Amino acid sequence: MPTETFEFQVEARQLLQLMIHSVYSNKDVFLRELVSNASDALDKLRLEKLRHDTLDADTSDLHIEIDIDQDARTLTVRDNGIGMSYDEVGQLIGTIAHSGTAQFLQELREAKEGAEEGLIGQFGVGFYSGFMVADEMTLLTRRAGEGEGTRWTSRGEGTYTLETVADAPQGTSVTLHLKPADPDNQLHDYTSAFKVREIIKRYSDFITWPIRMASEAPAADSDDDGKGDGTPALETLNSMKALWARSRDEVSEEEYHELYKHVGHDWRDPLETIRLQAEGTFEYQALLFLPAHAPFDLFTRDYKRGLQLYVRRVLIMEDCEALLPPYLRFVKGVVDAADLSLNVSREILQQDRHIEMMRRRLTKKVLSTVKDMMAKDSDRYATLWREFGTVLKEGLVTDSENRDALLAVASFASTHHDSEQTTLKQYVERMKDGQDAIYYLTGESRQSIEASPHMEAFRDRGIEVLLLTDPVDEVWADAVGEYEGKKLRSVAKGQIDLDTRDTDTSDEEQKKRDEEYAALLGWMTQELGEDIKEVRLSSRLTVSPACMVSDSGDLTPALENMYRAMGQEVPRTKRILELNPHHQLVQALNQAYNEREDHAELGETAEVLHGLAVLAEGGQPKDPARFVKLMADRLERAL
Ligand SMILES: Nc1ncnc2c1ncn2[C@@H]1O[C@H](COP(=O)(O)OP(=O)(O)OP(=O)(O)O)[C@@H](O)[C@H]1O
Repeated sequence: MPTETFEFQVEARQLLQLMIHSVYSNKDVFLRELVSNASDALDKLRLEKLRHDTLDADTSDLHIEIDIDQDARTLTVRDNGIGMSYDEVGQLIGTIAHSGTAQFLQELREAKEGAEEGLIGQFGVGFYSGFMVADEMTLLTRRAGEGEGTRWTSRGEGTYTLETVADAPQGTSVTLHLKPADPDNQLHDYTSAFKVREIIKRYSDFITWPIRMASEAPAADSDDDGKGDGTPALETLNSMKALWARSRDEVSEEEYHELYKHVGHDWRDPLETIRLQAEGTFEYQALLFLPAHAPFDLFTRDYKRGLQLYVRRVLIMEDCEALLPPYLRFVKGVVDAADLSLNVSREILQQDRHIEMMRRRLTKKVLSTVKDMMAKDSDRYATLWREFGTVLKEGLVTDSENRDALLAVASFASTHHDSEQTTLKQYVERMKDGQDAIYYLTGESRQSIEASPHMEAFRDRGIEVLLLTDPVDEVWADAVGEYEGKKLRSVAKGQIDLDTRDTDTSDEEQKKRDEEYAALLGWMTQELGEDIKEVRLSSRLTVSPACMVSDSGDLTPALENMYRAMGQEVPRTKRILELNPHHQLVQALNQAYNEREDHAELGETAEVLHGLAVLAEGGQPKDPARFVKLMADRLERAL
């Protein structure tokens, strides 16, 4: 096949431009990226060979090699791992597979001048980072088991070339033609063995495969004839020690962070490192990380969750989901078990008793770490909850065993404070005498919840309400039901009886009022019966004329929508319309109803009241055009 030239995909081109006009101040990290890819390729080959021992590949000496050539000004990172096929090179290297890239580029465009570097520093570009230091990159690769190889070259501008190569060695080698060194811009001389050694030690020491480089000293001659034979000796640059197997005081924080970046595919430091050593009949070591930022795809179906599973230092599974529950899917890390079979399958793991025990222990360990963080470092806890609170709350629904631990670390926005979150414990401590429930309201945003008519009586009486804005909130609040004997109650559901009120209405007066309104309410319930379950007087409104509430046992509209979105059939639930007897419009309607015989026009007013209640909670009247017409008619008459 002749050499073919291809254009980079638009996003890839934009990223390459960023690399060429390099925006990272620390350019050394390109080597970490290439070594990280090479190490993954070796892991993949070993796994594939474990599964299919017929695979025609040599796995006897898997390693990474770095070659530097000062005269040619090149640096090559070579591995004898899985390699790539012709098509894979086009797909993996010519395009950017990360679907987060578009989002990243968008953020970058919107960033203020000067803020770009910080942003870019948070985003990994893997292979492309080579263009920070090189004006040309060549990749030669052969997929294990295949006969022919592929050569890819590019100057990082608009295009790259691909060609088939007859005799490529197994694996991948990436050769960078280096730009001239420019130490003022942190562009070091990467043909210096000293520099390469330093970078590998710093960023890639824990890589479990040997990273070799030709040392300057000629090899001691193997045939011991005293004369060197010219082959340079290879020195191994990394210690290859698994960090999780080393004692804590031997490993620096920075080393842990580098491991996190490798396994977590993140360029930023983690928020927390968690170590666990389990001894006894089933021995294992775990090194887990809580990231500092939620990945953009955490809530998508494609999100790859799971920990790396090792058996005595050998990686046997990349994303082992069975080790943590889905609501801890953001946790990254490594688990190394002593007694598992090397070719254990996912299906078997799901049912394995030991894995089950590990999952329970790891889950508890993560939750207790969050609890500690909450007690000792509120800023870091706040970051964790901001990034992952929504996911953790899923656990309140799905993990009854750890529900109390999750409730203890959960925090919520509340009317108590404009910006600080509150825990349920703090809420309960502030409850008023006689208040027997924890009140909450769900909605799209804090602002829309606070403006909701349902909040009026609570605001008036100074009763705190939790302001919940995640879709999962309704579900967990419903599932959990109570906290320390206090019921969790939505202020938009059921009858609200604020016992603590210093009410100015005596029972006597209330009874009288109920009687006065009985006829109107009965008529309106019939009039709006198609859409409404009941019309009744409200004790939650002080300002608005009307609001919609759900009956205590019924689904709320948000939950109904959620079930529908999940493809479940749910019947439409009718809701209750509550009227504010202190509002002039309601009072006038009652009077008119009792005085007039002809109720046709009153029917329209009832409809308008219903529409207003729906609008007030951010909904849409059933027939918006008709609603507008009715409103316009009435306004016109009022002029
Ligand atoms: N040395 C290699 N051997 C085999 N495949 C490789 C090698 N280097 C890169 N690839 C393939 O190309 C893909 C893209 O690599 P790139 O470094 O751009 O991103 P990544 O490694 O997937 O992501 P990240 O940088 O977030 O880890 C890899 O996922 C891998 O499939």
